[in-house]
Amino acid sequence: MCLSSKQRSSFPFISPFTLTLHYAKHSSEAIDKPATDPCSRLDAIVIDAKTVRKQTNAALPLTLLTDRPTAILLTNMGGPETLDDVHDFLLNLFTDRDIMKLPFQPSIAKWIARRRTPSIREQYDSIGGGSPILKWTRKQGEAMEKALDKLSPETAPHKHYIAFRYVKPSTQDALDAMKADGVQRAVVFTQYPQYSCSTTGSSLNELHRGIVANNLETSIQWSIIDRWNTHPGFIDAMATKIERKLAEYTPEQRQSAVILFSAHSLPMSVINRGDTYPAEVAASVDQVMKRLGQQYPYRLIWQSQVGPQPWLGPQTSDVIKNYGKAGMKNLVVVPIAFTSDHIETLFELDQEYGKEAEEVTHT
Ligand SMILES: C=CC1=C(C)c2cc3[nH]c(cc4nc(cc5[nH]c(cc1n2)c(C)c5CCC(=O)O)C(CCC(=O)O)=C4C)c(C)c3C=C
Ligand SMILES: [Fe+2]
Repeated sequence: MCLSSKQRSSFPFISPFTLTLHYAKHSSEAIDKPATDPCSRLDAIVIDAKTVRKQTNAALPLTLLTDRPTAILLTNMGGPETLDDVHDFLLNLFTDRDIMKLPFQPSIAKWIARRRTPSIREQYDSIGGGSPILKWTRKQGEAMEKALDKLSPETAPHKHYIAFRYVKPSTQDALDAMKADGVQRAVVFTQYPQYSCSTTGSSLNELHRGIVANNLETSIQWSIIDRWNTHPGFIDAMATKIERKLAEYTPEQRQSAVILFSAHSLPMSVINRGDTYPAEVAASVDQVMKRLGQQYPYRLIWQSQVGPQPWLGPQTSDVIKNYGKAGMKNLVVVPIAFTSDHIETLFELDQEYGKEAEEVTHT
């Protein structure tokens, strides 16, 4: 079974704790291979914390009323913590057939990872010697535990676990920790606000394999937050950050400000399969602009292309340069598809495009 968006909205209060997951594969071939299931994804019910609390009172079996934690399983791609982790991170990424399909993938992935490692090591070196994504995810997880314990004492204690796709802690590490804690209910919470088969899809496929391999289909009751691109909390957080930045401008600067929402791009081959990510990012942008009162001109632009294939544009780098050449200097660049800092913000946006912007405004 796979819920369409219409069905989803008619079942907003399905109890996360009475949910049965159907392990349809989370396919990255959604549109061009409809087969029996046009959506062909692991079932996902979007829930929020209030729903968890409301449903818990009504539906929680007595056996669950123990001090065993409610698991909040945070999924993301992860990043290399040290420079020595860069090669294996890249190898795991290029080997993953949910993010890209290559001929003779195991061999080609090894070759690309080896060739790419030196330049990417330099980039991680320049942002402090590794990705801070684990540090931020831990902080976010701890803050979530506190907030949920207060918001929903019935399901406390809440404990976060981290499942990264390409580095440790892996999905298996998270499942081992959950088993050791005797977890009976888990909320899987993707750290990508917008859904893509290449990101959240890949993490959920890995989780599905882990659940089956560890025989956890029924001993843990699972629910999934697989996207939250228009959640009011997310939209408000983004809008508030933009407002704070604009408050640093003079009234004249604000008059000519342009907001550039920059999201990680996708290869056109993924877009042409019908991936929902571009539309979900656009929906986030639309909501943020509404929340800002539609006061500023804005563009949705795309960063972080890799390799020679065509990717969705316009590219962030080109747009910044073109605005700079046209004398527009009050550009507010907003990373709209990330929830913490890492190489794509600290190196690509801050250093690479920052330098390009300096150069173009001084020529
Ligand atoms: C919304 C987030 C992301 C999407 C969509 C995404 C798609 C995607 N990425 C690659 C290839 C690479 N991504 C790399 C790093 C990287 N990507 C994201 C997020 C998304 N990727 C993040 C947060 C990071 C940084 C991780 C960190 O530092 O913590 C890299 C490694 C860096 C490099 O070599 O340039 C690659 C490669 C593809 C092919 C793709 C869609 C198909
Ligand atoms: Fe990426």
